[in-house]
Amino acid sequence: MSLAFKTLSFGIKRNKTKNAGINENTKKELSTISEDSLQKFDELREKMIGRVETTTKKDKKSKKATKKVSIQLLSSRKRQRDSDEDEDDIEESVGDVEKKMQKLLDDIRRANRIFTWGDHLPNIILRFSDANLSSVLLNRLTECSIRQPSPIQMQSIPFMTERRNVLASAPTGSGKTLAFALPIIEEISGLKQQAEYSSSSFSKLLAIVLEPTRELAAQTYSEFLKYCSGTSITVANFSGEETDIEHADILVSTPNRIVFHLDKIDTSALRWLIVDESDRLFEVIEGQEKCFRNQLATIYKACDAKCTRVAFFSATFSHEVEKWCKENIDNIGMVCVGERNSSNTSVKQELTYCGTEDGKKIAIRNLLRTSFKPPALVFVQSKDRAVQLVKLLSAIDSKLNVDSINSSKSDKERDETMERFRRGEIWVLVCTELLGRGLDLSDVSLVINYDLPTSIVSYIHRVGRTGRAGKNGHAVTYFTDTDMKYIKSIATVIRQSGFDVPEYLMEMKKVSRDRKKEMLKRAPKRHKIAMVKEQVIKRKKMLAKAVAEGKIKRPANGKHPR
Ligand SMILES: Nc1ncnc2c1ncn2[C@@H]1O[C@H](COP(=O)(O)OP(=O)(O)OP(=O)(O)O)[C@@H](O)[C@H]1O
Repeated sequence: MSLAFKTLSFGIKRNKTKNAGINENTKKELSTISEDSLQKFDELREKMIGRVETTTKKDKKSKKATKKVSIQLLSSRKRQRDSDEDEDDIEESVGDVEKKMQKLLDDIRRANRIFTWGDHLPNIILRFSDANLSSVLLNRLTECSIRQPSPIQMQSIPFMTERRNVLASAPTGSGKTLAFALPIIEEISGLKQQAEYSSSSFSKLLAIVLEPTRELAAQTYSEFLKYCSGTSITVANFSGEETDIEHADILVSTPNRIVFHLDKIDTSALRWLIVDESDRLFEVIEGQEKCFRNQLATIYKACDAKCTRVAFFSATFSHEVEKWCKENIDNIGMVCVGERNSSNTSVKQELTYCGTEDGKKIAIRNLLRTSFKPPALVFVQSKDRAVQLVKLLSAIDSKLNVDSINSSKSDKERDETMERFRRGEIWVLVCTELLGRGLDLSDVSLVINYDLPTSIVSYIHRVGRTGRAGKNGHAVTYFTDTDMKYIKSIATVIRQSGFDVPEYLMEMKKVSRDRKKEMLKRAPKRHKIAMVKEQVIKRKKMLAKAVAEGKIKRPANGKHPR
């Protein structure tokens, strides 16, 4: 086994300056807005207010406008200018200030790699207070040490505040949840303060948030609860029969539960339908009636109130979702932060060649024995392999607190395991694709792709479980000779994020479209990691049956070869 094993690690930074400070694990701001820019912005805004007030004093007709002077004045780039000759001077200076402000905001947008498409794009916000959030919400953000909006929040909050449909994509761990939660909470608390909404006859559902897994729904629900405290908003997580949907303002759920209970859900006043992990919820599984895409279509059709807006969020950008949105949704605003479909650059990414499946066992043993600081997530391609790897790791080190989570466990078991992992009682959590997306386990310092992910989308989400909220992380991906034919696309993503991969991997043949599809349907066949008890019993029974039927002979020593 050891002879066959050859490990090569790659991941040395190519460009030290690009990702400088990768080792200091301090929480950073997620956006780049210098104090200078903020100050300049404030000065220009003050000037702008002064100019507009002077203009409006001269124009009796537009007196009311002074009251509304705020950053929103700048939200439309194509403002109508007054042609009155007498006011040319002032108008010009208002125009100059506006231009300067626009340039400053565009520079900040560029520095934060915020790309937008659509008509009449609203400007970014530089502070949460620019979004007219209530003091309750602003205080809550401060209590949670969230000071400055992240790039996705800078752009999607104004989009949603203007009640635009949105298609948004931004790296893993960059604050997409708050990017949609804050404007929803603000809008709903505003509505509930209005008399017509606060009357009990109008307690209708106002927002639905869709998540692909129970775990993610539970996490998003907790996030809403945290930020709704101090308001009269009620949030429900549709995970059990006892959920009180009748009195919920916001409902967080997986699509299947909504579809199942659709007849009980009143969507006639729905303001927002949020499709989180949108590319996942657009996935079609041939021959499967209950695939996400069909469920989403059913829900979308049911949410047809005039006041309903839709927002799609994900860390990975799907051309299919984009095409569908352009064809089916009016007045959509699109925002993409950073390069499309790229991995999080605060995660140090390594590719480790292990030769064979046995090589992977040695590699993980070495890794966990040397530089490992818990907690870690280890991804494998199937639930059987998750159970097998737990057995192997427990045998390597009996003191290593290791467990697995996968879809074969009951809901209760899954919840308990997640809770133990969050509490730090489990150091190494072996999991399948189930935990690949969205989960914000902020202290995960290491992700190991024990089995190669079957797509770059899966790779990006898996490694994104570490390096969240501006922290640094570390991801190691093992590959064997069997994986060689699939490795190029993942190697390319790693290289694009600024990490070294050997040249020969880049020179490998491109993975064909058919092979990619095949990979998505079926991961490569691999040797077992370890025999678990049930498998040993099953094997014994099979052998006994074969001996009884005379298909094989009982060996002289009574033991069959393993
Ligand atoms: N403006 C901010 N400043 C600092 N931290 C933030 C900010 N916004 C959100 N966070 C924190 O960042 C972490 C990651 O946020 P979130 O889970 O929303 O990421 P995400 O972009 O949805 O990631 P994924 O694509 O993996 O689902 C959370 O712990 C959240 O509290």
